[in-house]
Amino acid sequence: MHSKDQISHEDYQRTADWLLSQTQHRPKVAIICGSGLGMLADALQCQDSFKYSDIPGFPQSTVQGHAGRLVFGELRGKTCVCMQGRFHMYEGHSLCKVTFPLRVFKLLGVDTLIVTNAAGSLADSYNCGDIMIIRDHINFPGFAGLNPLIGPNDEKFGPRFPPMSGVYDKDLRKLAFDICKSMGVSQYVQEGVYCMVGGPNFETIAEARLLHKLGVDAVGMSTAPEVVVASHCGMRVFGLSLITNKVVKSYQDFEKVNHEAVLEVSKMRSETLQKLVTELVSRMDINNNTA
Ligand SMILES: O=P(O)(O)O[C@H]1O[C@H](CO)[C@@H](O)[C@H]1O
Ligand code: HPA
Repeated sequence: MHSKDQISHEDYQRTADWLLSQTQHRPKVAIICGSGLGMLADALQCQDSFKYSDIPGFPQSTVQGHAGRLVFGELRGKTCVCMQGRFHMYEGHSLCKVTFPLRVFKLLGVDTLIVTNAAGSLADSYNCGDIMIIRDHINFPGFAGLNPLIGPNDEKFGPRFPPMSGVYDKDLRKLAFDICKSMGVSQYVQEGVYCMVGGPNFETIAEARLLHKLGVDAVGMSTAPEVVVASHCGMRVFGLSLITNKVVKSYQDFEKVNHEAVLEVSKMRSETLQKLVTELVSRMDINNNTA
């Protein structure tokens, strides 16, 4: 890692202080909207929103379907901050930049992260439009030394060697399942393992087969770095993947995935996801995690 990529505690603090001076909201929950899922922010009441380009120190979103706005507001009386647009490694951002907002959120007082993404399915039983509650992840770029925690450790955020077992909170996963049941949508709700790959190209058939053999249920190009950094600084994490396509695993299958199709499917499930996230925030205990 080059020194220009290092972000100091003061840099995170400067951005947090700027945001605290611009809004009265004091969020406990952060929501990251995946590709095409920016409408999750629309449910927030009493909104204050900021373009990423106006926030000191914030990176810029360059991907279609990621608006590039930070929205503060209330969901059933609970204060949230919502990223309408995330940053990806394939955009050319360093992983410190990709995960910059998470440490800023920590300094704002956030203790729970809800992360969402669009993903392709490897699991044979999954269908397009399914919602996968993330049980665990595989950080593939991390195996190759691409990890946002690489570099000097800032003990003020967390330990040098953080554990990652059980990173996706069990109670929140159970709560989400119960909510899905009461919403009558459990027939298309799954629980599984998400794998991050670097992108930006979608998988070859051989890569898809490899991921399938490794026990991956859904694959995407985000989420793992954000979750690693959130967990490192003591946040509770809940994650959802919307299955926007089935990854091609057969040489007889001539279908080709594209980003526009991913955004289309995201639109199709927007109402259900918005309801699920709203219910989850409204029913979660936000004071039980003070780490
Ligand atoms: O992970 P999110 O941001 O939801 O987006 C997913 O969708 C895009 C590909 O269509 C990639 O960016 C992939 O990571
Ligand atoms: O099939 C996929 N592969 C990787 N990332 C993705 N994001 C949405 N679908 C996919």
